[in-house]
Amino acid sequence: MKVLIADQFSPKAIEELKAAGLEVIYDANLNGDTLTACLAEKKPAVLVVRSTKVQPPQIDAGIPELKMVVRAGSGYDTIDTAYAKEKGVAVCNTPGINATAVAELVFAHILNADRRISENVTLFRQGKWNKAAYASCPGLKGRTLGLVGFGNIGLLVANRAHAFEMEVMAYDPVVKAEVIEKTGTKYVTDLMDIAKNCDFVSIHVPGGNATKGLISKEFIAAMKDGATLINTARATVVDEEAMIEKCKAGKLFACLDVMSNEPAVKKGDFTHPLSAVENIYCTHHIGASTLQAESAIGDEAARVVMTFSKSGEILHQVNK
Ligand SMILES: NC(=O)c1ccc[n+]([C@@H]2O[C@H](COP(=O)([O-])OP(=O)(O)OC[C@H]3O[C@@H](n4cnc5c(N)ncnc54)[C@H](O)[C@@H]3O)[C@@H](O)[C@H]2O)c1
Ligand SMILES: O=C(O)[C@H](O)COP(=O)(O)O
Repeated sequence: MKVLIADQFSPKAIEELKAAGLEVIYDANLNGDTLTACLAEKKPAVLVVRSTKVQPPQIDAGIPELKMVVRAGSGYDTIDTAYAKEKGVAVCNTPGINATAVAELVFAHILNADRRISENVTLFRQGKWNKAAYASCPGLKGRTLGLVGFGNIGLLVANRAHAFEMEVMAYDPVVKAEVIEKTGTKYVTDLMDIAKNCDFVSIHVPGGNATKGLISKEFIAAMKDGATLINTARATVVDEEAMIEKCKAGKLFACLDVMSNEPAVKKGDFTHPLSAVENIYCTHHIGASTLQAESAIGDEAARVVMTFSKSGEILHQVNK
C-alpha cells in the first residue's frame, strides 16, 4: 500500500511504516497545487497531513486510489471532510495526542503576558534596562482563568492553572457539569460569565462553522480591561477586528498561536497585519510542535495507517 506524507512527520514513524511493508513517499513541502500534482502522479491509498489543506482539487486528484486522509493532529477544519465522504475517502485524526504540548504553550503565553518576558528580552538585546517598568506585573495566584471548551486541551490547561493556584471556570455545553467540577473548576452555562469575570480567557474549541465568531464583538467588549485572550484553537473562533481594536486601545492583550491568513509559506518571509499591533503576541502555530508531541502523533498516525493496511479497520474516523 502506498502512503504519501505531505508534512513534517516523525522519522521514527516513517521507519515503522516502512518496516510494516508500506511504500512511503515523504515530501514535507507539498502544498496546494504541488500536493494535487503529487497525488495525481503517485496515486497513494493514504495521505497523511498536518495543517496542509486537503480540499476538492486534492481529493479529486487522489481518487479512486485514495481511500484515507490521516490528519496527524487534532483539528481537521483544513480538510473538506464532507466532500471526502461523498467520494468514499475516510478522514481520521489523532485525538488528544498533542494536548499536553498545547497546554504547555498556553502557559508559556500566560506567563509571558503576565511578566512581559518577550518585551524584557527584546529591550535587553537593545541594551535597554528598565526594571521599574516591569515592577507591577500582577502575578497569577488567585487570578481567574476562563476556558472556552473543556475537551482534551481544556482539561490539561485547567490542571496546570490549579497548580499555579489560579481560579478556573469553564464553559462547554457538551461536557457534563460534574466532569468539570470534579477537577476543581467552576462550571458556567453562560459564555458571557467567562468574559465578565476572567483575567485570562483561553480558547479550546474546534474550528469550523459551528464555532465561527463564538468569541464575538460583544464577548470582547465585555472582557475586563487589561485581560488576556489566549487563542491556540482556530482564528475563526474570534472576532479578530474587535480583538485588534481593544488591543490597540491598550485594554486587552492577545496571545495567538493561530491567526487568519496564517502565512501560506511553510517557511520564509511574510507580511501580516497582526505583527504591527503592540499588545498582540503571536507564535508560529507551534502548539503541537514539541519533540514529545511529534513523536506521539507520529506513532498514533502510523497506527491508524497500519491498522487500515492490515485489516481495513478505520480508527478515529471523523466523517462517518
Ligand atoms: N495550536 C495548535 O497547534 C493546536 C494543537 C491542537 C489542537 N488545536 C486546536 O484546538 C482545538 C481543541 O483541541 P482538543 O484536542 O481540546 O479538542 P477536543 O475535541 O478534545 O475538545 C474540544 C471541546 O470543545 C467543546 N466545544 C465544542 N463546541 C463548543 C462551543 N460552541 N462552546 C464551548 N465548547 C465547545 C467540545 O464539547 C469539546 O469538549 C482543536 O480542534 C484544534 O483546532 C490547536
Ligand atoms: O489541530 C492541531 O492538531 C494543530 O493545529 C496542530 O497543527 P500542526 O499539526 O500543523 O502543527
